[in-house]
Amino acid sequence: MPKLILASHSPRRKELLQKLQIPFDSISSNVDEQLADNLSPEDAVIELATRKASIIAEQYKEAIVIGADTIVVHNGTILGKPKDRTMAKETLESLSGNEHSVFTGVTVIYQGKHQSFYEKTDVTFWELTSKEIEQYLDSDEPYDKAGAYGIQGLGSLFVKMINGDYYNVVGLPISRLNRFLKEKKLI
Ligand SMILES: Cc1cn([C@H]2C[C@H](O)[C@@H](COP(=O)(O)OP(=O)(O)OP(=O)(O)O)O2)c(=O)[nH]c1=O
Repeated sequence: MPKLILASHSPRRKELLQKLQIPFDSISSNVDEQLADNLSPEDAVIELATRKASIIAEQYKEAIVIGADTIVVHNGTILGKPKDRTMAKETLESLSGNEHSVFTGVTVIYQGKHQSFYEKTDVTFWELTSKEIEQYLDSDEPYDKAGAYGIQGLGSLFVKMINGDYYNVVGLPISRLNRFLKEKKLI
């Protein structure tokens, strides 16, 4: 079997990919995450997942390379990782008491061929108090995560309801990816 590479520095994605029980390397790529304004969420996550996978695939031409990207979408606005505390606060205030969608795009590159899919999960937050938000902003959790929260951590306390794959919110829709790789006879 060709070498499997996860084009990511995310410890969460690494942990999830380990569920396949196949050896892989995880190699991070620095990509420009700037997007054109008019992209749909689906196209945006696939575009970024493809950029991440492409950089690594150019260096490891024999490998199967997997890239992923996660965004939060609320009221038609794409919310990536917050740049600072103010932005994280604004994001959490907008998500409070509302439903948003989490999109993760995945691109797999093998022998120059790009294949992608995306998964969407809807998440509803309880109404959050300003104290809850401020306490959360004091932790280091919001700052490296799309939508300024981590469902797997203290952010779990904000979640009233979820519809879709939980692991898609954490950053890698592992059950869909497993099926996808098997269907394409890549694993
Ligand atoms: C909504 C949400 C996001 N996230 C994370 C998943 C992603 O790692 C991150 C979004 O940023 P991404 O740009 O998708 O990924 P990344 O920079 O962390 O890693 P990579 O090296 O693969 O580019 O937000 C959670 O961990 N929990 C959550 O509940």
